[in-house]
Amino acid sequence: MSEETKYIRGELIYTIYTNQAEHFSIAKIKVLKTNEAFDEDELVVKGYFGEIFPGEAYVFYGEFVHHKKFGEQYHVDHYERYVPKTEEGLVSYLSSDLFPKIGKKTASRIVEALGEGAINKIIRAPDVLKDIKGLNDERRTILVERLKTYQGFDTVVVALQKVGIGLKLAQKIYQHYQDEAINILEENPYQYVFDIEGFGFHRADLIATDRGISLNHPSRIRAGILYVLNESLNDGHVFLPKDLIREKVNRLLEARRYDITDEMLMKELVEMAEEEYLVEEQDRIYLPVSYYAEAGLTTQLKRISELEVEETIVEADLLKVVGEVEEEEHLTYGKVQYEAIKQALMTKVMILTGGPGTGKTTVIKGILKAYSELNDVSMKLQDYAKRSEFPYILTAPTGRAAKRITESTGLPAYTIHRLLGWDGHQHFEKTQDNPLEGKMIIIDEFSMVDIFLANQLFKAIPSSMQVLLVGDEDQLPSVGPGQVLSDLLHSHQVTQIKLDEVYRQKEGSKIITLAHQIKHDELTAADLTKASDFNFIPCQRHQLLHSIETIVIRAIERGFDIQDIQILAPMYKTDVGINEINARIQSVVNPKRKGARELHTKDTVFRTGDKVIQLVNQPEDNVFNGDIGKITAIFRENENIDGEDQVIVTFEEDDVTYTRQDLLNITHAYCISIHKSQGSEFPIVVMPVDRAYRRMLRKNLLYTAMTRAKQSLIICGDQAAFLEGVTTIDTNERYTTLIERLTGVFTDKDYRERLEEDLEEQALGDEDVSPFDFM
Ligand SMILES: Nc1ncnc2c1ncn2[C@@H]1O[C@H](COP(=O)(O)OP(=O)(O)OP(=O)(O)O)[C@@H](O)[C@H]1O
Repeated sequence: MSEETKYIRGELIYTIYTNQAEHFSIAKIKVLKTNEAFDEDELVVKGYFGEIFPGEAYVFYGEFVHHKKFGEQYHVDHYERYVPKTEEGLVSYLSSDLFPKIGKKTASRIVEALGEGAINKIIRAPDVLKDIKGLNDERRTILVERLKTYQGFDTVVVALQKVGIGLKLAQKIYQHYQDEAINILEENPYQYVFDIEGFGFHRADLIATDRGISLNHPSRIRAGILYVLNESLNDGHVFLPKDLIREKVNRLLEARRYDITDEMLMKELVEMAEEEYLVEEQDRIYLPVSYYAEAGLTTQLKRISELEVEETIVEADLLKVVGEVEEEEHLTYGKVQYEAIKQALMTKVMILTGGPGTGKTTVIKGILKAYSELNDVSMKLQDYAKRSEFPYILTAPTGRAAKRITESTGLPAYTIHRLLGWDGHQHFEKTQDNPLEGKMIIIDEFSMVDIFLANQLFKAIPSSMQVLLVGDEDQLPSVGPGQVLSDLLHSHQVTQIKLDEVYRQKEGSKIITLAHQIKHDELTAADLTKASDFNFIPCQRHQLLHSIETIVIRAIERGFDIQDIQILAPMYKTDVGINEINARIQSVVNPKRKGARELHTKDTVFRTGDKVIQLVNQPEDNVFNGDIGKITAIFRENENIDGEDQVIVTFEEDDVTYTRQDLLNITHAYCISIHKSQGSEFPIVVMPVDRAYRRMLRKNLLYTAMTRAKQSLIICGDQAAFLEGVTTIDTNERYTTLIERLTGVFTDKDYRERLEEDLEEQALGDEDVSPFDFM
């Protein structure tokens, strides 16, 4: 015989604490009835609830926990509002003060018509009340609204629990759809996959099967197609070839097993294209966002390139100005460097590329000074009445990269998001109708800019502005879809100057030498000898954590701050992955000790003094993906007016407060991923290399990591794996069509007109879009 489910029925006396965002509450109840071994009159319950009201009765299911300070509490796993189960009980519930203007008579009619399940029926389809006598529109609305408030969350949670969805996920679902949650669950559970983070495709399959939705239903096929396309964005693709989609969708949906034929799949593909859920062009399938971002960028680039630079340059004047800069900077520009300065001044859109130490920054300085002298404009911000009159815009994808520009040029620089007035969601303040102001925009670290951001940025650049894109093509491509810099270079539609000669090398930098040897596939084991700024410490996997620890301790002993020492690794989850390294280094440099406060989450212990990294953009707090800070305080829930546990992180400019639920946005930063390190530089880089990272050990990844080091680079681990990695090209081709569009648009008139028509049509809906708008 199965054991009886334990419960406590009680009336809410008052709520002690509520976190509205999480629906988490702690409350005091009067115990009415229970089958738990508990015989006191009152009890504290805590858990995730919808809105709960004093005076109302609930049935709680859960278990007792003992709290050190507050004694016995009931940890609620799930609960339901206590609604009398009999028809009689229901009538008195509906005619109670909770539902104004509903008398006993009307309540009886409702229960008579709808039976014991009346409440659920009303919430799911309020129309069932239409024929009830004595209920005018106003009363009906009040009744439905109140029922939804009182019962909505509970009903949703109960329904979701029945299909195996826990309270936390149910709470997310309710927050997203409110009362629509159940309808969506019944009609198209696949919608959850797109809207709710952490809701997998297979979970939706289980629910669909439960609901009797067949697994070859068109909505499942459609969801599969969108899912595959959406996943492909994460792999950097702008589109997928039709055959590949077919293959991937078939695999995802287990097509053969569930009788999904090729015709069925193709039919949905065609219909989805007709309904504009996706774009089909020849044999390529795009999500509309990606298609219009790529097509949009092409049009914007063309628009800006079309106007020519008005001012002509007299070579003699330029030589004179460059000579002055050379004197100030104590150097002589190389031939290509000089050409770069000249071209940048004469060209509307130009790309300046080159590896580390080839003088990109030095050339930028030359361009700015020469432009200022030749056009007789000041480079000093204070000489302008309004900031918008300042002729230069300097920008980069990350805060750290922007800061580096300011350090080297002395001019203000912003992140691209900040420059465009991004609101943290989908809105950009700067657009084609409200463009940026200035004469010249310089965008550094352009290899990191994806197709979406590039499109937003170019939209906001006025036709008269000169554009200089600066980047290193050999770095990792953008995290988001596209490979804009590389495609622009290979399209040969934009003037480009490549700096090849390495100048920093002449100052004796082994790091730079190694980087260029990798770039030109010339690196051998003999090159990995120790130098003043470089060391390779061979070790085996079981020694790797110890080796990293020793390097870090030595650097600290030599006077370096832990913020200056950056460990970079490619993967999070192996036994020598980022997570393990972080735990190990934390235990050494910021161990548990008296006076250091801690906050424990599921997998992490955050401690005051910890070095942490921000994982998402949070513009409202002026903190962005990749920013590194330090935990400077931890407050307990009873120590602040918000009544929540709080972690304070100090970033360069700001203190940011994280509540428990925000802590997902940060993680330890003793070791960070190489991807996150793009656009940043660190005095000391420690780089473990091991075969455990095998599938990530690629030339561009290792090159990116090594070139982050300013003063010292220490690699430790498996030398053979390293040498193999630096010659392994990342063969994960990104599917993009920017080159074709650029070459097509610039030469093929029909194509161009068609595209422009397409764009015009799309223009209205083109603002503020994300891939999810098309789901
Ligand atoms: N023509 C030159 N003659 C002498 N030194 C030069 C010349 N060009 C650049 N340098 C020096 O080389 C070093 C690297 O230059 P710079 O910082 O401009 O390169 P970069 O390409 O921006 O490098 P990174 O991408 O690593 O920041 C600097 O110290 C700079 O002063």
